[in-house]
Amino acid sequence: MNKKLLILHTGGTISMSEGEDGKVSPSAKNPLLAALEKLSHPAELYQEALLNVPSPHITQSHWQLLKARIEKGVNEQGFDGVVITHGTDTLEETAYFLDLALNVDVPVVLTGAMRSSNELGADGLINLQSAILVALSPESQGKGVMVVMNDEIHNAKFVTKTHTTNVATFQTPTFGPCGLVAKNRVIYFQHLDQYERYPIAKIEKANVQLVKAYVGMDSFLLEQLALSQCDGVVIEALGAGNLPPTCLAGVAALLNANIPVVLVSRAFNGVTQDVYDYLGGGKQLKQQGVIFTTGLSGQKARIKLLVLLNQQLNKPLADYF
Ligand SMILES: NC(=O)C[C@H](N)C(=O)O
Repeated sequence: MNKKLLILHTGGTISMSEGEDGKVSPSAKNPLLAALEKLSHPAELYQEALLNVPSPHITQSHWQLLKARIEKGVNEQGFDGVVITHGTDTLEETAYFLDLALNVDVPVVLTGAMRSSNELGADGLINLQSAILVALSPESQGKGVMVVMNDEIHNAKFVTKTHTTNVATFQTPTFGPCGLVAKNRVIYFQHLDQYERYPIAKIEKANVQLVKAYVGMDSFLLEQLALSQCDGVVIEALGAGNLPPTCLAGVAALLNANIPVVLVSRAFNGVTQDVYDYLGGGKQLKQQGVIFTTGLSGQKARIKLLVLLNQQLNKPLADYF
């Protein structure tokens, strides 16, 4: 019996058109709705234009809407997999939130396009076809949420947009894609061994801020955040996890205000390590109580902190990173 796939459109360039004037804007009617019959696949497809927004407009409320619709589709309506079309600017964030928060056990795949539906070399339909094949593949079971773009399969946790316009924009730094779509074959090469899920009910603590470190950074911004009583702060630190001494008063102000400080590297390859023992070095930051992460980008660490702050933890926050 053919599998049933739920396809949820949210907008983005994949659903946009280029006008005579070269401007790309949302289409009144999503062109994907009519395009689906052009694709070849052994499945029953049910599609829904859940949203039609550029992905810079995506909010945490949209994430909750998507989560609820997917869980209803899978756990009540019996869909065997879900494909989501989404703008690429924030696609990696939606994918990771769903990876951490979804309560379903079927493949969920996000895809998008770097060229709009009527542009020369439009990549939307081939990406959608690949995403459908990945969602249908039995080997996609138990791999969490994935991103399929440009014939590559990436885990939601580490994939990131690396190029403003190129169709090969989505990459996984440090260890590459987990698989490929070769014409109509889905081939996996590696499996993420740290899959995690948190049954988040709703997002109440949402004030998690993200700050990037730079030469000579002072404590102003961090001290303002400490005064603001935000729920958490992620810092994109220098190198393996170090900060200028001039911002350490700000770090201390946050920690003294019991605001969790999570540290990633602004370098997009590799992992943070508390190895340097000098003023502002990672060794001293970790001793102060800064939480180090393993390979997450700033935007992904922010999402993980957000999810963790909105549930009952049974061990110290640092142990979850
Ligand atoms: N390629 C894209 O989809 C980019 C677009 N600005 C969006 O994220 O909605």
